Amino acid sequence: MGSSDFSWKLKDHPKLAKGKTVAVVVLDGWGEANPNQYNCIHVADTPTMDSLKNGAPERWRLVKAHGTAVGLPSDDDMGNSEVGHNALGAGRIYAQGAKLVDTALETGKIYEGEGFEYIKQSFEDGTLHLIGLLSDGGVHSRFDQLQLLLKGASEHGAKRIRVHILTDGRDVVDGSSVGFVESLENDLAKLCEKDVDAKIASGGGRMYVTMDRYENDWDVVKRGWDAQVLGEAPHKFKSALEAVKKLRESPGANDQFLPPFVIVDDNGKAVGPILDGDAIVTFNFRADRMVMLAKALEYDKFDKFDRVRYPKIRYAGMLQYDGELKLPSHYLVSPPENIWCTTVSVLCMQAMKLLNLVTSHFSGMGTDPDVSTRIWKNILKSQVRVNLPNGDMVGHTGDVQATIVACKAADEAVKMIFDAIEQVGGIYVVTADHGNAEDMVKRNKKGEPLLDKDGNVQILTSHTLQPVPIAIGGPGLAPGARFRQDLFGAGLANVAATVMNLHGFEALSDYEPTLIEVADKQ
Ligand SMILES: O=C(O)[C@H](O)COP(=O)(O)O
Ligand SMILES: [Mn+2]
Ligand SMILES: [Mn+2]
Repeated sequence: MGSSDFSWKLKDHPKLAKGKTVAVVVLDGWGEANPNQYNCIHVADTPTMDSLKNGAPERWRLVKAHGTAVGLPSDDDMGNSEVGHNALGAGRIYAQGAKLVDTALETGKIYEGEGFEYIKQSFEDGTLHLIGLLSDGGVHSRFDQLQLLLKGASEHGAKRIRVHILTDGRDVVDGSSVGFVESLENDLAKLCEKDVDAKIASGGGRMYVTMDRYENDWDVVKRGWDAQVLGEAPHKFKSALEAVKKLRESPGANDQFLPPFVIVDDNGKAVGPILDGDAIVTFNFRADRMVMLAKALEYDKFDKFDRVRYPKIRYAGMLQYDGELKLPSHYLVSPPENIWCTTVSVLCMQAMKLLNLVTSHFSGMGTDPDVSTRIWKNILKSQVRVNLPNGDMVGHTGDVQATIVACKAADEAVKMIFDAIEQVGGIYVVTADHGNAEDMVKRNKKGEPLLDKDGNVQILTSHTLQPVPIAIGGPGLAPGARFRQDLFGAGLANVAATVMNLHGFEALSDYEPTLIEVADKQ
């Protein structure tokens, strides 16, 4: 790729016709798992998706949506929207943020790069602030990476460190914040023994403090700013452990939505506001929920909320969160290789009209419009890609009943799209980006539900390790088109070549192999 003989013109597929409308439908958080009461997809009334599974076995299969199949460090890593859509759109498996950071920490390269050199200039006279998600979910951040960064930064000269924590409960079980804070406080105490002044300075739940996305609600970022930068919050505690334990006692409280708090000294003074001359690292590797804070920290001109005080700081992201905006301009870990020739860009070059209703991850972190009901009106375009978020968004609340309702709604939406495809003689590809709603309970190694200390099952708000279904069909699909039998380990990255074939093109040669073949005789 990239050589001068590269051509954007795709070869015609020998057997599949061009010019059909192809709808790529991504059911968010829709995995395949054993049927039981915690499988909301199984419990919900989902006739459309059921008919695909039961109706045409040669046009329905499972694909991997987690772990190394989507560029994550190990097969113990659950899938997520970023990595799932990235594989779906890129057609190849790229090392994702979690892996890039692991490698940079293992090799020590993280301390040799421009980003670290930049923040290091503040170590002599200023404080190093680390802001991010306290979690081992591996979706936005990982606790072991924070631990290594704390150790490494102190060994490389940081003398005063303040950590601003965001509690999770979305990618990990609710209540796990307490254990993470305990471990972090132990680590910081060990650093203090080595004459590094290291403390937790502020905190709050990720969905209420800092980690908003898509500029949905700037108040979320402002609450974080007030606590982290100004050292002001409605709740003040002497220790973060006390903060998290106390705040969790309020009725309905959970890790995702803990209110903002600051840690104060014996005189009631915040222990770690962000001041002129300080350095900041946002240690999340995933971009979407860090971009807004990055803007607030980096932009001189900023009108989204009143920052009150805008300190002169040196700021680096763990990665660069927005390649187009070059935001932030300093970062600790080099970005992934340029993801080019994604399905979006390549199909556009074949002069096709595409309507994107999915995420920016699909096109290698470019920008796509939001999901909306424009699907129906636009189905006459050559390709429609839509992400149906229901199962995932509601699955993250941990509310089993509500998730069942959400799965039913997603199934109805699929039916609507199928009806439209039927009218235009098109083709559909239905798949999912990762699991979630199909298993809402935490399990032991034997697969049995785990109970908490009160004997209740531990609800799982996170994604899963489960494979996801993929189905093809529609009146425009060539009669002999079916899934190949030889690709047992196939994953989401194989979908891209499949989609190109369904548009009547051969996929690019470096794409993961297509899932389909066309039988001559039926
Ligand atoms: O950011 C979130 O909402 C979760 O941590 C991950 O969910 P997503 O990968 O589906 O966005
Ligand atoms: Mn998703
Ligand atoms: Mn999700």
